[in-house]
Amino acid sequence: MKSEKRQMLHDLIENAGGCAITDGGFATQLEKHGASINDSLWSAIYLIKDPNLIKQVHLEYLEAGADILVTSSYQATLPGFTSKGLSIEQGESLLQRSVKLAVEARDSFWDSAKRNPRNKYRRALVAASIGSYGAYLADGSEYRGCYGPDVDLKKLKDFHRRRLQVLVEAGPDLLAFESIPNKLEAQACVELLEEESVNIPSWICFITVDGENAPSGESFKDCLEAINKSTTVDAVGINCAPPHFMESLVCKFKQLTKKAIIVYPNSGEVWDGKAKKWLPSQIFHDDDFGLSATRWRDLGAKIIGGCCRTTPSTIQIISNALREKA
Ligand SMILES: C[S+](C)CC[C@H](N)C(=O)O
Ligand SMILES: N[C@@H](CCS)C(=O)O
Ligand SMILES: [Zn+2]
Repeated sequence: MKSEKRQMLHDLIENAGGCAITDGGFATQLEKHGASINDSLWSAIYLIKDPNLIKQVHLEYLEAGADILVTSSYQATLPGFTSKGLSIEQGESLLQRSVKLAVEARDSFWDSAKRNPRNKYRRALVAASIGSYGAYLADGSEYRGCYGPDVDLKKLKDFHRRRLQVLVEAGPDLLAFESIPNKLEAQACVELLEEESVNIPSWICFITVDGENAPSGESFKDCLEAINKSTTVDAVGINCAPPHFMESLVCKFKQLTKKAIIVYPNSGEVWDGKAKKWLPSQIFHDDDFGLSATRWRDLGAKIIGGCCRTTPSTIQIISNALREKA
């Protein structure tokens, strides 16, 4: 029998007509409010600096029509917090805070939305973001995927274990592994979910830079091997990669897996990890997302959204397009 939260994810997708909408550009919207995130913790520095702003950003994505809220924990890690002089306990409480802020935003938004019988919203789910080891390195490694010979399966599992435990204990509806750049880390995530007997749903999303393979150069066929064997992973796909790659990648993933497919690309801009800024490239503007989202859905994607450099306005356009062309 499906766990209660697995059933909730399943029902959400069904109620959304077969394709739910996730946000993913949390950091970008934070910056729209003037936040400065040029920091080793990146957007997660706001868990310390201004938790209220985090909640406000979550509310803005809900207002725009997000069915799933991705938390502010992408680059929130215990070693990251302790390197700033915080204790383990303080770090753990910041991780809990990331889930709490999203749950509070969801609950207050839903409490008022459901009072209006004509509201267009569905009760959103909270996905605890777990950024890759490359994200923690804070040098753009998630777009390269080469962690070097010292990083083996055990090291990756050790890196992810405690954060995952704390996030699960904080009570999110699902786990969102984001920006996974290679096969080894995908395997670490799968093994960890099993070792920790995680009973809430999860997705594992990869980055791609060339549109065909993981950043490490490994094929998605290889990267999906462990995921396909696992019963603890519910959806797989791509985040934070250029949107013009998504159409062929949804088709590719359809061939490679029976799991639900998720795509939430960035705007097409490219992250310069050294300069810590986005460089222009083949950019999708908000309006381009509407038609494309319906294509990705019609090709079989079950969760669609926008990652970095997309905003609530992108989510609003995706939401309108998926409703209009249901
Ligand atoms: C998704 S990327 C833009 C996040 C930031 C990156 N890990 C860095 O710190 O450079
Ligand atoms: N969802 C993350 C970005 C992943 S690349 C955030 O905006 O914090
Ligand atoms: Zn991103």
